Amino acid sequence: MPRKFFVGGEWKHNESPKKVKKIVSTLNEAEVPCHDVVEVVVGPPFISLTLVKSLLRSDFHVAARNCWVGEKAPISPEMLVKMDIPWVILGETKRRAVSKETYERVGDKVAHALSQGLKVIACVGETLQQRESGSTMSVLAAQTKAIAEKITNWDNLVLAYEPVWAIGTDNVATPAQAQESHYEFRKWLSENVGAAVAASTRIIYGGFVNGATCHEFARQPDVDGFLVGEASMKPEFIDIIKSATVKKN
Ligand SMILES: O=C(CO)COP(=O)(O)O
Repeated sequence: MPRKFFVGGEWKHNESPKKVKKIVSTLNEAEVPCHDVVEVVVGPPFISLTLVKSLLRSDFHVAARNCWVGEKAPISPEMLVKMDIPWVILGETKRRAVSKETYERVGDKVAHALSQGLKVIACVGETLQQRESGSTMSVLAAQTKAIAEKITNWDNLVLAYEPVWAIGTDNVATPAQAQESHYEFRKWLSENVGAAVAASTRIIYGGFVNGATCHEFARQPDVDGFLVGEASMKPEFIDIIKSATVKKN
């Protein structure tokens, strides 16, 4: 089965309710390819999660941006499920860096969230230092192995490759660099998890994609969509969603 294009928006910072409503109304009014062509998920900060959920069009979905392991956790998957929040983003670069989340901790969270019925966007990616020392693939492998060891069903998991060095910086990766990493990553999945999982799991790209660059990235055969930061709060997010049609052409 072909991998459906996936566009995630990770709203970087909290906005006033007025601004949130404006972003949502831009999304709600947009004409975008149908749900069979592209799946759209937006991840506002927690404080706006219920507001966005209540206003957002029904063909787009919302994601929480983190949850913990265990029913008694401050924000548990169980709680998100009760709130009818279908997705969670885990392993965000900032959480790995600032909150010192280990690979194992992210793996535990992913496994627990999936077991409770959430769909998960799991972020992986290397720092500039790791890239320059030639360890990109070994970092992606270690981060993904910590997840793979704890799950058996990959249906509800999307992998987001976020090269840390290309997030919110001027060090933009080229589409060819993104393709190379996605290709190697899929190959690793095939050899270490299984050919079927490698063929069906969406690997989306997150590294300063915007309305001007999205088409070229979308053309890359192993890029199955995007996890977008800053541009996801701007009207150009619509162009990024529409870049799904590149795959169809
Ligand atoms: O953080 C990102 C994806 O998760 C990307 O952020 P930017 O698109 O702002 O670089």
